[in-house]
Amino acid sequence: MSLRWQAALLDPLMAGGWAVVHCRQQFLLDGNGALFPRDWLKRLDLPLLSEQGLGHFDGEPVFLFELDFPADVPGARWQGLRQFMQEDDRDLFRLLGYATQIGTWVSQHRFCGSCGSPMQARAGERAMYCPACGVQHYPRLSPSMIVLVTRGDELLLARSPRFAPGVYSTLAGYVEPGESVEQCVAREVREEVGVAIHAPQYIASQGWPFPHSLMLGFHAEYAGGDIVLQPEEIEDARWFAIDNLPALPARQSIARYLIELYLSRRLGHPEPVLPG
Ligand SMILES: NC(=O)C1=CN([C@@H]2O[C@H](COP(=O)(O)OP(=O)(O)OC[C@H]3O[C@@H](n4cnc5c(N)ncnc54)[C@H](O)[C@@H]3O)[C@@H](O)[C@H]2O)C=CC1
Ligand SMILES: [Mg+2]
Ligand SMILES: [Zn+2]
Repeated sequence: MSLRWQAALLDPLMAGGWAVVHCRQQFLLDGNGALFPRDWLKRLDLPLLSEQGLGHFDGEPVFLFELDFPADVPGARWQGLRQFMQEDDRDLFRLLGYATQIGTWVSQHRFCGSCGSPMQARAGERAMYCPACGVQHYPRLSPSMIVLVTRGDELLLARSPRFAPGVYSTLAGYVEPGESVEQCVAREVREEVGVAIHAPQYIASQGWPFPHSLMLGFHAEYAGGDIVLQPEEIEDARWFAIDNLPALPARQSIARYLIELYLSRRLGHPEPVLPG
């Protein structure tokens, strides 16, 4: 993993440094990029909900300004996190992915869910704390499985109504309380497309900030059953021949990686690299 971006706890009382400005999965951007001189931002009258120290980018301290609403700043515009993902700078995307998760978590934990008192950021760790009743919350992470199901030279790919036209992907879903990831894989495949699989094999993982998933990637061999779609989530699912694949998900996704890894092993090509 590259060292340009490193998360760290920084004290907001320190002066100087850089800052990113976030609101609802969007970041402020100008001709110099998404990092702004922090002291300059402080002189603007921004609707600040919280300021958080994030870590270091190219060795420089970086802070987060989490806003209540996407305010207008002259000479700057707002850009969504997905757009940053599609651009070339992986380290900047990792910084912004972290920032969006911390900012969303902080803004959604301003009040204690147990007693309703205002929460405080805790010194020395990334946690929100209720001084009245002692409840403590850490950044939200949702374990999710993602699986490529195959049958020899055929790949089972599906599309959700949310996807871009023509794009098909691997199956994914959130882990439920009390189940193992392997049980989740079998359940989601059964629920979404109605087929049974053999024991899934773990491949790799990816942090996915849309909005706070930890993707655990698997491969599974088909074991039986015909495709039956889960109508609320799956618009279409099919077996695609290895040499006749549809449009695939973004290069930066583990979905794409799982597909390309299978193709490379099947066809004897060099293996792809999982984007960090
Ligand atoms: N990096 C990648 O390659 C990919 C990542 N993903 C991510 O995987 C995750 C799960 O995929 P989906 O098919 O959307 O999940 P899913 O199949 O479990 O269904 C989504 C539904 O689950 C419910 N839900 C939302 N948040 C939840 C949570 N934290 N725990 C339990 N249930 C929840 C909602 O009703 C939502 O409509 C999403 O974050 C998605 O962005 C999905 C495909 C590719
Ligand atoms: Mg799903
Ligand atoms: Zn409380």
